Amino acid sequence: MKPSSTAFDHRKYRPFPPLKKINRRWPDNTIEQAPLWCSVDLRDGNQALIEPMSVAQKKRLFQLLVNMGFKEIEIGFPAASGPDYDFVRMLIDENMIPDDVTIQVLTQARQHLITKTFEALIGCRRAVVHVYNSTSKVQREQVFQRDRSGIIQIAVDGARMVAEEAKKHPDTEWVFQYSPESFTGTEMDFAVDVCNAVMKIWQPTPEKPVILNLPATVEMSTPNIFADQIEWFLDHLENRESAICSVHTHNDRGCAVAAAELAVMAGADRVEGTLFGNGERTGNMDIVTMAMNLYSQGVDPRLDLSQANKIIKIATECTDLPIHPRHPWFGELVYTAFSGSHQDAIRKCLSKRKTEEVWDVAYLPIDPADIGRDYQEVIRINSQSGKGGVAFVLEHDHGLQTPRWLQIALSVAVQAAAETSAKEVSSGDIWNLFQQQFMCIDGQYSIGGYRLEHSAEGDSVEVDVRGSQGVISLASQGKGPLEAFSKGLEKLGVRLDILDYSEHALDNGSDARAVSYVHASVNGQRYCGVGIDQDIVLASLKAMMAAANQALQNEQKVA
Ligand SMILES: CC(=O)SCCNC(=O)CCNC(=O)[C@H](O)C(C)(C)COP(=O)(O)OP(=O)(O)OC[C@H]1O[C@@H](n2cnc3c(N)ncnc32)[C@H](O)[C@@H]1OP(=O)(O)O
Ligand SMILES: CC(C)C(=O)C(=O)O
Repeated sequence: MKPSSTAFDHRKYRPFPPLKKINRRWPDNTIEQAPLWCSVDLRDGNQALIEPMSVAQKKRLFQLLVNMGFKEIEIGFPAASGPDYDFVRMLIDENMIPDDVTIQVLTQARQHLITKTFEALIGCRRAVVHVYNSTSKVQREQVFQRDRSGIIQIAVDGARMVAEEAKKHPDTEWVFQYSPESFTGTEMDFAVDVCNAVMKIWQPTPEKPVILNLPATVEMSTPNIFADQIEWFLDHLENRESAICSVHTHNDRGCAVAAAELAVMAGADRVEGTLFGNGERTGNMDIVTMAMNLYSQGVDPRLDLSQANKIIKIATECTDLPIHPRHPWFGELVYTAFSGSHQDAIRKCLSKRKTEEVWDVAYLPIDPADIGRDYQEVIRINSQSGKGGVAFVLEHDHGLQTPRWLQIALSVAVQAAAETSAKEVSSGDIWNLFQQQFMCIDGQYSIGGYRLEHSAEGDSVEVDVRGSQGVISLASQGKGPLEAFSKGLEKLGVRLDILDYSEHALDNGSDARAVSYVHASVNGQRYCGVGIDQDIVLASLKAMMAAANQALQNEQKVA
């Protein structure tokens, strides 16, 4: 297609060259256990904020990460800024790092930065020192202006500096991590050469491995190509068993989670990322999403994500970044169905579900209760909704198991309200509408009380009906109290024939209330009436009165 502007011109770009890979195995793998997680919220996340976090904010987020179960947390770039340095010191000096948690810090491969990094870590029980340099073609040629051997030299020098500084502080248990930054833009044979060279300096063993972190610093290809890169890299790395393979994906193409997942299938052991994907440009890999993806497949994510709202609150307050309401798993609206057919399916699945069963509910990939969400949020009503959704709200919030004919009538009324307001119809609005229309609480007549006598011939009922002229007693006989009352209603000019009827208890216990639903033909038109009372007969009489009142109201309107 011819571009409509000279600036927007796809011919400026080239497709990412796929790896010529003949021995591709990863597509047949599945993820059966969670990778080792490393949160980089306090470093990569922090370096991407308009206003980096204060020490107090970092402390709050660190505590959240610890409580969620992270065992490795990259806490900053201590040689870069005062707050980053002070934060490391505070965690160490105030003994805030739990024994099973290891902090990680980042540094460039430059002597003064490395020296300062180790100085920041004095007194730390165990730490990962993470050193990086850029290895991609564009960085080599245009930023560093070095050839391949020159770039290897930066990496090797950095690795040596790190090892030498570590020797000066033998009381700390050191773990070394190297990142060939811009790995995705690096030729794979060269990425392997750089990492082999770094490993030769560090001399890891399977018992004391190093971490090789392969970043999609910029996401440049589809995730399958990234997985090919990881598998190829690991197939060609010397001394693979002495390296923990970590990945650190970014989200430029919106596939950071997919890339990390496929990378784990391709052999990665460890995944770096941030809560909700905060990070440079479009962000880092979102650990919440990847962990919940595992959880929803029956795999223990080894992170506690049960308190979604608390996690969101702390993360957003510390980063000052909002969470999109449709954010995977944790967004405010992700367990909410507005559309009628979804609501109907959810309601039917939930009502059939037995608690011990494996979760299998249409449109809900997990049980929202697992992350502290309420079923109330599952179904919300607007003009896209249907009778199933409205029935769910009434049942959930008021315990009403409405019969189908009433659901249809109520849904018409709610739909009209939604279309008129062009807004969401709240549970409170539905309840008001229900009481107004079907219980007819403002109707012309109300029932004050009744007296019932049974005899062999049938029932005699005397109902006190309150109207604008005072109380009228309607006495009549029939086969049961309802038939008797329908005859009594004739004295008010109402001919009422019951077409369908149902009832159920609303609450438990001796003072439980009952609800009666009456579908009736009143003066030739169909109406639904509802009555609620502790006395089931009175509930039914009220339901009939409600149907009659609706008919009288309509007749007055017509007149
Ligand atoms: C993909 C990533 O997220 S990587 C992490 C990036 N994070 C950050 O940069 C945040 C913290 N960084 C900083 O605050 C600063 O960059 C500092 C304090 C670390 C360094 O500051 P400065 O030395 O003033 O500047 P700057 O970062 O621009 O340094 C660039 C110089 O370092 C060199 N350099 C950059 N990265 C590296 C590296 N990883 N290893 C060795 N040298 C490096 C550059 O070639 C350049 O050299 P030159 O001065 O000879 O041209
Ligand atoms: C330092 C490295 C791991 C990094 O943050 C990146 O490449 O995105």
